Amino acid sequence: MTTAHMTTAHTVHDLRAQVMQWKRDGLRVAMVPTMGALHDGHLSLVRAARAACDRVVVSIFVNPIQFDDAADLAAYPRTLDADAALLRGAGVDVLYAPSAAEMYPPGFATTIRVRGVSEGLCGGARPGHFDGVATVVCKLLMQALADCAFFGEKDFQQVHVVRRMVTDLNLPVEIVTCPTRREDDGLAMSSRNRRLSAEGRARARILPQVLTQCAERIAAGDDLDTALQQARDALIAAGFTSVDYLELRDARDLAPVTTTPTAPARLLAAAWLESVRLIDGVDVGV
Ligand SMILES: Nc1ncnc2c1ncn2[C@@H]1O[C@H](COP(=O)(O)OP(=O)(O)OP(=O)(O)O)[C@@H](O)[C@H]1O
Ligand SMILES: CC(C)(CO)[C@@H](O)C(=O)[O-]
Ligand code: BAL
Repeated sequence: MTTAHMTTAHTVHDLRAQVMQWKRDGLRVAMVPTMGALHDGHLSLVRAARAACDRVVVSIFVNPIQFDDAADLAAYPRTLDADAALLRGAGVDVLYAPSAAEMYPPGFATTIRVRGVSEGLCGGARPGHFDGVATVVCKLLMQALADCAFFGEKDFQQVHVVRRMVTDLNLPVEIVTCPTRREDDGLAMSSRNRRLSAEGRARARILPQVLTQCAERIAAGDDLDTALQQARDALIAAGFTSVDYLELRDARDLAPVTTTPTAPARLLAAAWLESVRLIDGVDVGV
């Protein structure tokens, strides 16, 4: 696929001018919001976007207001040149890379808060995180005015927050979700994986293994609290330093599930390994 024509927009004005032109031409436009340091998980979203739409915009913006931890923000990998090359190769039409000043000019004073689905899980462990996510995703969706936007199920709670916001605010965009892309050993692809040492990286595969085994036990009707606690213990025994959460939630609305599920459920976890916070989730069959 020749894709020499990817352009980069740094301003809302330039992005909108391009998207408006496409829409006047009757083209269907997709957006894929990211924070860069791209891997095949991101590219799987791009592939889905290309299959569904005529033109694809990928945004790269490390959104400061969704980080509750300054060290995490400072350590977040920034690899714009390599990212641009990957996106060009993947057939992306526009890379949207706004500056922090473009997104949050002096005087910026608005926060989008989605109650309910943003509470607990990552929202409990990272105070303010989903206010930052909802605010920036709302801005990105309104800036691009694309027809559809693509998000990964790895960030399962984020998908719920975004869907709730889009419904509540009547944003004219279709939200599409894509399954979690994994490394050969099962670890969910994540830009944070590259912060692990070789030993930590080898150990990290325990997280999806533990989740998969726990999900099988739950589906088989084992006692839920025992299965969850043994999964948390297994992570600590394997060298994870702490577990922010390992919980079973209703896959449709994230309501806590306290007995063997009778409706689609998702086992969700966030755990720390070598100062890196890994998240993952798997479906629990009913
Ligand atoms: N392994 C994956 N499979 C599918 N989608 C993914 C995967 N990893 C990230 N995504 C999706 O890509 C989009 C951008 O995510 P983001 O830039 O935060 O990447 P990331 O690798 O999740 O980074 P990190 O977890 O370190 O913040 C989100 O919609 C996210 O859910
Ligand atoms: C959706 C997002 C790009 C908003 O900054 C981010 O939370 C992410 O990369 O998942
Ligand atoms: N993938 C979610 C972005 C974050 O961790 O802040």
